[in-house]
Amino acid sequence: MATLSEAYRDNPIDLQHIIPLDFDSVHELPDSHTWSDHVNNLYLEKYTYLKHTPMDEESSVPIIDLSAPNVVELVGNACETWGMFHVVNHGVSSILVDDVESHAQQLFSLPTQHKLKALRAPDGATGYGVARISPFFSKLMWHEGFTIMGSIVEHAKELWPHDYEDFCNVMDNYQKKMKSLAYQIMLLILKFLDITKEGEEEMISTSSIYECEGALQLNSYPCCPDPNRAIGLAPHTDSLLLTILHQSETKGLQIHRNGVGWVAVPPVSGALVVNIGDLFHILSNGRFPTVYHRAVPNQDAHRISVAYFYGPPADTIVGPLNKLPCPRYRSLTVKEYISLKNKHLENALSLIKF
Ligand SMILES: O=C(O)CCC(=O)C(=O)O
Ligand SMILES: [Fe+2]
Repeated sequence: MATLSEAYRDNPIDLQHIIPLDFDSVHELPDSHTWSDHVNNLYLEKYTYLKHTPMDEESSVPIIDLSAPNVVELVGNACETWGMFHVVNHGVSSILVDDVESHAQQLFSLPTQHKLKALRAPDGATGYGVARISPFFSKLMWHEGFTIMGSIVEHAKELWPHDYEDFCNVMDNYQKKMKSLAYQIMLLILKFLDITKEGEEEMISTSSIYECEGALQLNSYPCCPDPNRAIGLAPHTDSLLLTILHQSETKGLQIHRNGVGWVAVPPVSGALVVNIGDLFHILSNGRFPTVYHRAVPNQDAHRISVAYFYGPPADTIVGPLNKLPCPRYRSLTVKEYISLKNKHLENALSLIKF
């Protein structure tokens, strides 16, 4: 995917922020992964960070049937109030989803030295490594990932020299399904905002959003000896338009709700989780919140999740849709926004605010 790979090429990171921990060899939480020092706590406090037991809330992330007659309204309302929803009846076969999960499981079960053969290059996009947001934190996360952007044949060959095709085919197939599901959901959201592809006044700045591409992120959170002092994936927002997440049966995803704190988003059988990313927040002129979320590790269960990030080509200009009055954000290219995010993480949005 041009957008992200280009931005990553321009912002190489050093190996210490690429190589994951050898999880098989540690039986206690190492200091490098213990999130309880002063600096991190200051940052974490505002998110009641280490309280892994989220507060109860009356309502929870809505579950939306994509075949419901009022699906536009359901999706739009969920985007406004939660910035996140589950979808069922999404048309992606559970066999394929299970297949992706089991291939991810197979990858992360390889011995560490073997996985390192497919390590992401410092200026690369695809491959095995720690989370992209890692350099922003002084502690490391209880997480290992495998990013897929464009062809993964070379990396897959490193992992399974004689048997790489199956992995590549499953991931390709899943990405195709995700791409069309993401497109379908994007159209529903645009319809809610009263934007149609034919709407002339919108075509100039946003026509490329009809040519979005995606990237796939396989996440692994091994069993953690001390989950209350560790974090799987630190709080962040996703940068692109929207994300479609499959989480295995193991809990771990949480979102931050203003005035409430961290709320668990437990897996719903057969459902995929959709969340708004920064770019849709900008397009909607702030009407849809971009969701702060994090993942926490478990003591007794290894968790896998698969995130599909969907966004427009690098040179697309994004800004609040023309129809929406009083723009709160300045327009910029997707590439420019990704670079800002790579440098400033959560402050990127405030830097483009009027
Ligand atoms: O593992 C999860 O539930 C969240 C993953 C995630 O937020 C991401 O990959 O951006
Ligand atoms: Fe995320």
